[in-house]
Amino acid sequence: MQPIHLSVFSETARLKQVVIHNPGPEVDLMVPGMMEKLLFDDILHGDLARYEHEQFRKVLAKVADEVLDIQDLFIESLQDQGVKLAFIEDLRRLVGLPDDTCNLLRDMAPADAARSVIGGLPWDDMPGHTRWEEEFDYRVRPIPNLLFMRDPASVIGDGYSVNSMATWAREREPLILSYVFRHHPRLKHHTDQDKWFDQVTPLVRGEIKAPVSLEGGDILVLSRKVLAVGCSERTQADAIHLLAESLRAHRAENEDSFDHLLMVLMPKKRSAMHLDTIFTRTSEGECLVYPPYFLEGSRELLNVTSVDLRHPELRMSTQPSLLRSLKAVGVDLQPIFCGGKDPILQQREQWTDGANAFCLAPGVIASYARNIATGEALDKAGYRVVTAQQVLTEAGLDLLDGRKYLIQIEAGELSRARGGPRCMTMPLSREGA
Ligand SMILES: NC(=O)NCCC[C@H](N)C(=O)O
Repeated sequence: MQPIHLSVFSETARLKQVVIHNPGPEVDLMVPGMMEKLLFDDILHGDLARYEHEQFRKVLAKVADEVLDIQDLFIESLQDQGVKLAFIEDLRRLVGLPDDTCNLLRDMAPADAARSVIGGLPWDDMPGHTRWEEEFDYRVRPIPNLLFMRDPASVIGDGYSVNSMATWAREREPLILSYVFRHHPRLKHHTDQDKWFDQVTPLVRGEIKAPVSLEGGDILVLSRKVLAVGCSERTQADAIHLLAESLRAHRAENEDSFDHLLMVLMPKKRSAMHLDTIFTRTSEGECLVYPPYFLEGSRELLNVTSVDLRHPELRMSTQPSLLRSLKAVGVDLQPIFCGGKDPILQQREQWTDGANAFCLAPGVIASYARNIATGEALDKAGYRVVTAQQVLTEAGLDLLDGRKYLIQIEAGELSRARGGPRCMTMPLSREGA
């Protein structure tokens, strides 16, 4: 197995390795009564969601060297019996599983154990799925949001962070990611030295009681030197300070590392749950934005705390706008408006992840087809608009021919889970370093 070297110094450089997760039984089990607690805005038609996701995977595979599923990486990590037992013990500590459930998991083959941890394990005597309605009474409860691979861990430069989630629904996901980064045969050469943030390990060891939350949708690597991190409904300022301190310490030993962390002070609300739901990079010179938060003169303009990582102590200053702060550190971006110029369409399309594009290569982005006005704005900005079907069937359509492309992904089902194309991906490596 070829080792994978973590390397994400850009939001746009051509993808080499990327991790996703095709939604499994965990989404089929959801009943309306548990939707809200599980952070979905509707119940999904599982097969349709899988079809849409598979189409997305195939589009990614047109450009990326490898598209990996976290479930496969997890199974491969659990092949070592010692690792499997340690994982089950840590899961028990994290969520308090009873002994007989731990014994069941211990006796399972790695693939079944991984499937049960992700897809859920019902009680033997459970009549259908009725108990979800009341208590969420599963032997091992499913984790349907793993589909949004962006959030539980992040590759930042040549290291990574095991994130810690703000909500009960997602608290188990980072433990899986922590095991994959530490034990997968292709990743385990990366040591704790390469880990910028991890609250899960100290939590299961009993070293901390209340982790601070940091979610990957809030972390954007905007250049070799500049990170933007949303201080949002999901990511706390204390967590960003820990991350900044860790990157500062690394920077002190390695001048090549990040110089600036721009903390974007976001409204604490679901429509803008992560920075990547209101701002994503689309090319070297452009970004997609939800205009009210980024245009100077707007009443809702977001402030930024700029953290300078180049000194023995963190230096901070507050500035009025992300686009202006970015320009000051050498990242000059032209905004393209999610929803175009109409304020109603801006709100509607931001809600359905119009601002959440994912870059496969510079100027080559995937976005949800339903966001028509956003598509028109990108068209005007010179993006050639193509459907996922076209990408998969038209011989001669070369996404890497140097033109800009907007690839429209069918997402009638996926968008009901309240996340977009960037949310569904965790790049491990992009071209260049
Ligand atoms: N980066 C993202 O914005 N991820 C989307 C996460 C959606 C998921 N249902 C959640 O609420 O956590």
